[in-house]
Amino acid sequence: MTTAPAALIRTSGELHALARPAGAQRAVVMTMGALHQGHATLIRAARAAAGPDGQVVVTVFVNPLQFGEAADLERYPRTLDADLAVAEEAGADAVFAPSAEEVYPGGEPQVRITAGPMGERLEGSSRPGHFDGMLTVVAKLLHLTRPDAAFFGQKDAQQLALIRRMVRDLDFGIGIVAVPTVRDPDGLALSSRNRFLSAGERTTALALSKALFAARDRLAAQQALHARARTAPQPGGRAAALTRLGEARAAADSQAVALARPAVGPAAVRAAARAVLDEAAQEDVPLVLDYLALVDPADFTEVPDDRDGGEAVLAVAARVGATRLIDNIPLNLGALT
Ligand SMILES: Nc1ncnc2c1ncn2[C@@H]1O[C@H](COP(=O)(O)OP(=O)(O)OP(=O)(O)O)[C@@H](O)[C@H]1O
Ligand SMILES: CC(C)(CO)[C@@H](O)C(=O)[O-]
Ligand code: BAL
Repeated sequence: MTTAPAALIRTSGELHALARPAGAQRAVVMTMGALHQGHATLIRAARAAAGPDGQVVVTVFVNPLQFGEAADLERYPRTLDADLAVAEEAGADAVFAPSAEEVYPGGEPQVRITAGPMGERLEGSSRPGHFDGMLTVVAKLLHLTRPDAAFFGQKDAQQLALIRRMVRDLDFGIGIVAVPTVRDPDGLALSSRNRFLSAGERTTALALSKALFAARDRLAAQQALHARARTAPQPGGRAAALTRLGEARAAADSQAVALARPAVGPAAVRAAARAVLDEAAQEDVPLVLDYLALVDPADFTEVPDDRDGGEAVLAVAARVGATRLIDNIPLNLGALT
């Protein structure tokens, strides 16, 4: 595919001067660089939405405000030349890659966006202050790039949910578009941090996606069983009476019933994922679990065990060697009653 060269923009002045053809939609994809095919998929989605007459701007900025450990910030990969090529190939018109001084001219900003309670859960609990720093730079980059729509990956599900909340709560008037997680053929979610994994660490890291898929498959199997039970012919007469009698006896010892019953619904989903992660924790190159949580995508609170419907996100974070990885899968808990 032949593509026009993308303009490299380093300052907010140059960005404001970027001509926007009358009536053209501008779509933005924000990144921290080290672009891979996950980012390219976001850029292609932005290109498709903006149309051939629209404008696609990719931002590349490693935002110091959202890093806790200095070592994580220092070793974050910086590959601007390669990033330009990936962005251009995927259909970007311009790449805005400012310096930290350009984004924060007076040093770290005093006034910041606060993520609130949703920002303190899961990733927020493991990386205190991360989401305040992330939302602050996203707000700044939205003001600087002035898009009609901005595209974010489902891989960072909690980030995406918080950006949606910020845009809604603070009336940014910008469309937020989610793009499904792009994976390697063996299931590993693409991530800039994957490049730090040795071959052995990468094998162990596969447990993240395997755990999510195991949970999804367990849920699907339960849903299929429930669907079959609903369509099976109802027993009549004497058989029904015997069934009712049997049920009454079983209910009399509710504790025994509860203990004997295999986990269903949310508990089974968590258990299926946990079994895979527990096994990976025993490997020679072990996985060290940070969290596994089945949450409500609206606020990232834990889904109660008796929930039998609605949308959920199963999210996992773990360290393999010195690299911390996250992954998640959206699930629909419906059809379990
Ligand atoms: N595998 C992926 N599939 C879809 N979107 C992705 C994927 N990886 C990253 N993104 C999205 O790209 C945007 C920029 O992410 P970012 O630059 O942090 O990349 P990253 O690969 O997530 O890096 P890391 O997790 O190592 O910081 C975010 O909206 C993110 O959700
Ligand atoms: C949204 C973002 C570009 C803000 O720095 C970053 O958190 C990311 O790359 O996901
Ligand atoms: N991909 C989310 C950005 C971060 O890890 O800081």
